[in-house]
Amino acid sequence: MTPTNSAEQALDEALALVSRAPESGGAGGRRAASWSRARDTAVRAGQGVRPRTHRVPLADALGEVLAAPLDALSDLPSFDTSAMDGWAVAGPGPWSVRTGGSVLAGSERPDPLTDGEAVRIATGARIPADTTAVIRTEHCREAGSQLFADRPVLTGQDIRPRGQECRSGDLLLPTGSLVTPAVLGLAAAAGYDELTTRPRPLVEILVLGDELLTEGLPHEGLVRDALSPMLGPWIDRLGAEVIGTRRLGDDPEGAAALLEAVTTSTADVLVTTGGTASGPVDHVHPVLRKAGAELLVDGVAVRPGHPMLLARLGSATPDGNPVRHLVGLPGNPLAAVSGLLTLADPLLRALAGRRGRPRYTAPVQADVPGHPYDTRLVPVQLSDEHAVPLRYHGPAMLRGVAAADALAVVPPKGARSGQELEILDLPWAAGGCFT
Ligand SMILES: Nc1nc2c(c(=O)[nH]1)N[C@H]1C(S)=C(S)[C@@H](COP(=O)(O)OP(=O)(O)OC[C@H]3O[C@@H](n4cnc5c(N)ncnc54)[C@H](O)[C@@H]3O)O[C@H]1N2
Ligand code: MOO
Repeated sequence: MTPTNSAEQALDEALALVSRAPESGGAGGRRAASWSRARDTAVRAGQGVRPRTHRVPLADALGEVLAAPLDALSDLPSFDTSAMDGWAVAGPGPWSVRTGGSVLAGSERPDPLTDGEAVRIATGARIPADTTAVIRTEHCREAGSQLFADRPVLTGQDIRPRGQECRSGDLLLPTGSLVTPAVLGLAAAAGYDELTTRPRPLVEILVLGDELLTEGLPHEGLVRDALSPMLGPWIDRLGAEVIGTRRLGDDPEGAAALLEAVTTSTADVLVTTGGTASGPVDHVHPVLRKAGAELLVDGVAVRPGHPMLLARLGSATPDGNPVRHLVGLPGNPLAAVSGLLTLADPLLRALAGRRGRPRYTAPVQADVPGHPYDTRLVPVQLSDEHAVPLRYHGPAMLRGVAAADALAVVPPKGARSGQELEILDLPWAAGGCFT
């Protein structure tokens, strides 16, 4: 088959089941939520969980969200500071040069200047009392024991006064701010050794399927497990902490292990892959029913990925069990990616206390066929001007998304060339990589 033909066949597959009317629902005839409603539901589910907080060393807070305001612990700068290498001077020039060394950054409190005196000073050094200005080295000259300025000297020039950036107790950043590398720097500058933050949500990944190989070439109806290597690092980039990845068979033991995980896992979120449809060994639904889980989303009107689901496990009241969730990703690899972006990303962001991603659009470079009723998520590369749709976007394919920067959200019935489409950045393409 030529590449074009195979890409076309993948498109047919992506648009499969088009004869199904929207009201008949998602996989197995269940009622599918619209794509945007599914995402909103995931956000609300995360926001409904009582937040936890912890106190961690600065380095461990990166990518978490502040659970307490970042108040200045001291004035910044905490002393009047020279902004330049040069001379601290008192009064009008010329000045007589103080002998016996320079005032350096970190050195002891220098003696006050007397009127008409100058002392050599380094950037970041403490300003001697009674200094009226700092003159940059390149703006003055020394002649004998005298210092002459080459240009007018303004009172206070090149002195950073104590408290210029903040006073002790000032609010530097409010609760809810994301701890970025810049925030770590600010917190350190302001005297913090630890921060109070919301911990990353804990995620356990359960990969379902008897047909999955962990090494070597696919053979005899078996395929390589493409999801275990992908999901852990991906979910990590979404700001969560993966506490484990397990493979479970499609047999009764696998179903029992899934039920045990659903009822006892210490993770905030269980992410399963496969077994979401209505095949003979698709046991995610039966297990959730048995565990008394509440299905918040059961099928989404999105291609690929429509059998994805979101369930609430346990309840915060009255028995005090923490609320946990399960995101069921379909087994087809690109369908699983669709589920990650549609349900797992918004849920995990909300659980971590993070704001939703800023939404933006880009014009698409070519016509993109649509599904009659459902949203499509299509891998795209972003150029300066366009979102360029990529081939190999069939539900079972990762070739397109592996070359992509983002997924474009294609509305039902498709998009015309030049039409603005919402863009979902892949986590490594634009920002967020440090989380
Ligand atoms: N009667 C119906 N059949 C199917 C429907 C439907 O609505 N009615 N939906 C189709 C769609 S769309 C998808 S997507 C899949 C979802 O299936 P499951 O979530 O139950 O997943 P599996 O059946 O276990 O696997 C599907 C497919 O993906 C491969 N797979 C599974 N896990 C992995 C992995 N870790 N790495 C690589 N590939 C994996 C698996 O071998 C299958 O080929 O259902 C359709 N059927
Ligand atoms: O086709 Mo299925 O939409 O989820 O891969």
